[in-house]
Amino acid sequence: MTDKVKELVLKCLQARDMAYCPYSRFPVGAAVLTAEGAIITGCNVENASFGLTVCAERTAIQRAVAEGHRSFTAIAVTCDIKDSFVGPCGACRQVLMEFGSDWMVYLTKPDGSYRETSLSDLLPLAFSPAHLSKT
Ligand SMILES: O=c1ccn([C@H]2C[C@H](O)[C@@H](CO)O2)c(=O)[nH]1
Ligand SMILES: [Zn+2]
Repeated sequence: MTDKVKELVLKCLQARDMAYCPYSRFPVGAAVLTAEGAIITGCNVENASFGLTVCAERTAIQRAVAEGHRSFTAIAVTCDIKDSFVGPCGACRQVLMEFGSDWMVYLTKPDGSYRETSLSDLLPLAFSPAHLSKT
């Protein structure tokens, strides 16, 4: 693995430790890699009004955008499940798609092993911002 992917994977594992998930007890960590090489992390943040919960992936991307980043190349995501590679939820896939289909996605297990996939594989035939200007 490249050093940058190694770092991204490590950062998503560290971010998972920050999860605020008293209701589900299901911590998730995410780390996005910007085109400039910066890494921004996120964790899930739950709420007593359950529907207000924000996933780790969206926390990371919203932080990144708020810090001035709009161009991304990869995201690494992890949770506590040891025996399978777990993908982002559908809502998060759509939110990532807002910033292009050209993302690498690293589904990471707690031991740091990962499976490489892409956003276009995870969200085929996606609705994207470009469609808004086609009518
Ligand atoms: O892609 C996902 C799916 C779920 N969760 C969080 C939301 C909730 O806090 C917990 C259980 O669904 O996991 C994420 O952070 N990312
Ligand atoms: Zn999600």
